Amino acid sequence: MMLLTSSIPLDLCIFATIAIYVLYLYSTKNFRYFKDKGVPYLKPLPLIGNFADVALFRTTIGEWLKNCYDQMDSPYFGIFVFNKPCMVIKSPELVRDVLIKDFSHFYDRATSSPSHEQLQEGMMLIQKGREWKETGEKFTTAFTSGKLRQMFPVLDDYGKKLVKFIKDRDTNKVDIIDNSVRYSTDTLSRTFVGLETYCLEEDSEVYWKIKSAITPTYEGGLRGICYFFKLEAVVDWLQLTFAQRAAIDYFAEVFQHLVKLCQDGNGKISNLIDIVSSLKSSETYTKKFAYGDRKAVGQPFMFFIAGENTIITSLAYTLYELAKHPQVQSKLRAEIAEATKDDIGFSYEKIIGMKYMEMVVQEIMRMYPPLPFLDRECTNDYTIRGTNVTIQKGTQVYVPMLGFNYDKNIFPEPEKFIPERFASKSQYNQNGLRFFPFGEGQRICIGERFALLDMKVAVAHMLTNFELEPLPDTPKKVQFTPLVFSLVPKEPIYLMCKPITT
Ligand code: HEM
Repeated sequence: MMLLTSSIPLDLCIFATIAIYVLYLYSTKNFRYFKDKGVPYLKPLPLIGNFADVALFRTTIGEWLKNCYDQMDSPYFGIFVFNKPCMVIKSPELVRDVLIKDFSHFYDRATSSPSHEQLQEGMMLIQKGREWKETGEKFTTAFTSGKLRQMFPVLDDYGKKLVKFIKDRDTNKVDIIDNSVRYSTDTLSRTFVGLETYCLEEDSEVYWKIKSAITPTYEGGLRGICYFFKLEAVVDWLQLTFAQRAAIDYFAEVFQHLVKLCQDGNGKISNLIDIVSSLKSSETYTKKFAYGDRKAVGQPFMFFIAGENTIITSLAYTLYELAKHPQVQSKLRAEIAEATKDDIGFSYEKIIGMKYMEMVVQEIMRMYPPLPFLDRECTNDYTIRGTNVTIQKGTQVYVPMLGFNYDKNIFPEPEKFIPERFASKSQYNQNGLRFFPFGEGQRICIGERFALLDMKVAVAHMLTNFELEPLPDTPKKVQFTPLVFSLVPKEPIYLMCKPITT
């Protein structure tokens, strides 16, 4: 059947040309957005905008935003995620305004918040507006100094178990990521949900669940991209969940069971489960936000998954850099030995009081920030201070943390591991924000102090018991997998852990 001309191939050519042209128009329809506003921007390509490297899994989100940061010289600039205009901020003053001073314009994350999985509707990371605020208020009580002090003996115990686990195996070649998985799973589960997961004893069921949940996959990579860049059509169409579906189902069941035990009068179970249980009994809270059983355990799941991904890599990179820098390692070991010379082991105060340890950990947070970018959504039109540029309500705003962390004007010789640069951390955040590995303002990471404590306990035990050394196949520089939104190594990292005999 001929439609336009007497030739079928010619008709097909015409339709194909029209289709391509319509697609071209659609994909470029917003490309004048920043030009019209007088905002500098990165030149986009039809169909993909500036997003090719991320969408094609050529680089991680953090490294891509760092590249954008490096290319642009202005305090803020525009980028296109496909055809969607988004803002990136580069000036430390503007970062402070967005995260802290003018928070009332940016209280939501840009992250997608679909309603096809009840459990994740309960997660603070994704929640918006008042609901986020209420959840935060309830759960911050889980992280007070008093609670951390109470948790300390448990963490200390797992520090010893980590050492034993390594000593009982081949210390000549230790998979440092795997051991961090075991340590962080055991510590997080015990302290937050009251569950013993035995990962530092055997390849337990939970160990395999977590291993599978954090193994980089294309599906996982797609989830990260779609959630953090709010590609809601894809999230809804593929019914994508924020974390691996199997992990959500497994832990939802376990946590719901724990809440039930608690409600059935079995007394206190743990920090978080007790909170969930009390919330579920509180009429006002439940009615207002309709917390069903599954949504109620969203927050414990969130803590678990947020803690896992971040602590595993931070701990592993700390041990890796210490192995590569024997002088730093010796200096830190000396500080640890000094703190324990009274022969009564570690305590919360001793760990918190280790100044060089703090510098080492902060330098790791600079080099390997587990969440290497921040995302916000503009919740009310916002005019950038001292300009007539308005960020419109609904615009996604990104803070390229990795760009700041590797900016040689802020951190000279940024590729080098130099803990001493954190002798005074506050210098970086004068007149603006330049270093904020846990975010800043009201949406700052709720688990910061726990995460630092957890990591430091493990490092203290590791250095007391082992000399860490790189192996011939230990990477000189870690490459990150683009299949995960945080900075996860592409390859396993092995170290030699030589037992120290006293
Ligand atoms: C080294 C470890 C960690 C790092 C570097 C880290 C970093 C971050 C960052 C950058 C954010 C976003 C903050 C913002 O947007 O301003 C965040 C949010 C969050 N983190 Fe962490 N995190 C770590 C560990 C943990 C742990 C152990 C937990 C819980 C046990 C946790 C729970 C959360 C939660 C619930 C949020 C969302 C807060 C909100 O939306 O109000 N994180 N984290």
